[in-house]
Amino acid sequence: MQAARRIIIKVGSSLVTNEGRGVDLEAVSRWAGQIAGLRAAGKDVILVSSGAIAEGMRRLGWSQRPREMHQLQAAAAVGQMGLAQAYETAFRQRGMVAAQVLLTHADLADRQRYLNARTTLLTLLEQGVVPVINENDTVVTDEIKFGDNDTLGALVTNLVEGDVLIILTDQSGLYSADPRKHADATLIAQADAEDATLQAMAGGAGTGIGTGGMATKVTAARRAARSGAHTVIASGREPDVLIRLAQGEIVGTQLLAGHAKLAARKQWMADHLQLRGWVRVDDGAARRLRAQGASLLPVGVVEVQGDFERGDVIAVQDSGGAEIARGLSNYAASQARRIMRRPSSDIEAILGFSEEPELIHRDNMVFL
Ligand SMILES: Nc1ncnc2c1ncn2[C@@H]1O[C@H](COP(=O)(O)OP(=O)(O)O)[C@@H](O)[C@H]1O
Ligand SMILES: N[C@@H](CCC(=O)OP(=O)(O)O)C(=O)O
Repeated sequence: MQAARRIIIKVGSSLVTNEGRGVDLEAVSRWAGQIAGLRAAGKDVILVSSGAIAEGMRRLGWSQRPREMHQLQAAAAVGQMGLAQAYETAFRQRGMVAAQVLLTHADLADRQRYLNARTTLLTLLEQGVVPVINENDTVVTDEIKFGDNDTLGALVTNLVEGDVLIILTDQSGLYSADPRKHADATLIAQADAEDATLQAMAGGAGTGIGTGGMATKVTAARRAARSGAHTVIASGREPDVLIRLAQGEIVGTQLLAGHAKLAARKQWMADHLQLRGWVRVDDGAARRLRAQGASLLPVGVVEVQGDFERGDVIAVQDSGGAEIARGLSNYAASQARRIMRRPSSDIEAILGFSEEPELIHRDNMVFL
């Protein structure tokens, strides 16, 4: 934790809304204060906050969580206003700027939107802004719904290559069984995130407010581990929990990633993505890619094949046709053909806009 540079913090509905009684402004203010401390210590922080549906239900005077999707969506639309307002106020009081980002599963499954979401989040972090993310409940349907924000937290961790995912909930961590039902359950202090026995310990949601329970948190930890991130599950009511964690104190449950970051990312690229085209590069570019793992600039590209879009995976070949790398292209094939062999400073003049100076950024590239 002390070494973690980029931290994703997920807070659950029951915490945020004080068990459904309405946004807990004091809790939000406490977290904002702690996040200000983390930022001051040089860490990037992204917050994933649930609570829109619970807050919306309160504002609409509904005492029971509706089953109908459109009613849940309507409640979320109402409640998201309350959430945004609470975070905006809490961060502003500490001289910080917050940003609202609403995402769906489809956004991260689509390569182009994936890249856009990634670039936006990284830009916000660079600007010192704290992104506050929730699922875009208004537009999701059953099939594409994240279902729970624990999953969203893990996907965001993968997306921005977070070092640690902290899941704050209403229990002190993962217990050997649901402590609401088993008084003798014991807290798991540390485990391998991919330990298959964890799933059997984790039950469903404990209140009518939250949705995933521990089961989705354990799955989220496994997902986060795939890109090399560790997960902590801890109580959001524990005083100074974020600061103490960042200082290296053991609080709650630590679910550790076994993979190194790069290996996991390579595996992800290799396993999940289809090749949509390739580019051939000159000898200078091939050398820089091989020796330094550098980004690929359009100036080093001599040929573009295939019909790919921005965000598609393409191969990079040397002059002899040997594959050097694969990665996500920042430009469509037709655009790449126009900017190849040209310096990045010319991109805007040629295309009328400039996404990024690189054709493929090194972070989005797997070297073979
Ligand atoms: N093994 C377990 N250890 C701790 N909590 C568990 C376990 N199994 C199930 N739970 C339940 O999970 C709940 C937390 O999940 P949930 O209600 O979805 O919260 P959140 O809104 O924070 O996502 C706890 O209140 C607890 O009752
Ligand atoms: N987008 C929903 C998230 C629901 C959800 O996953 O809740 P939780 O299990 O408390 O994290 C909302 O804001 O109400």
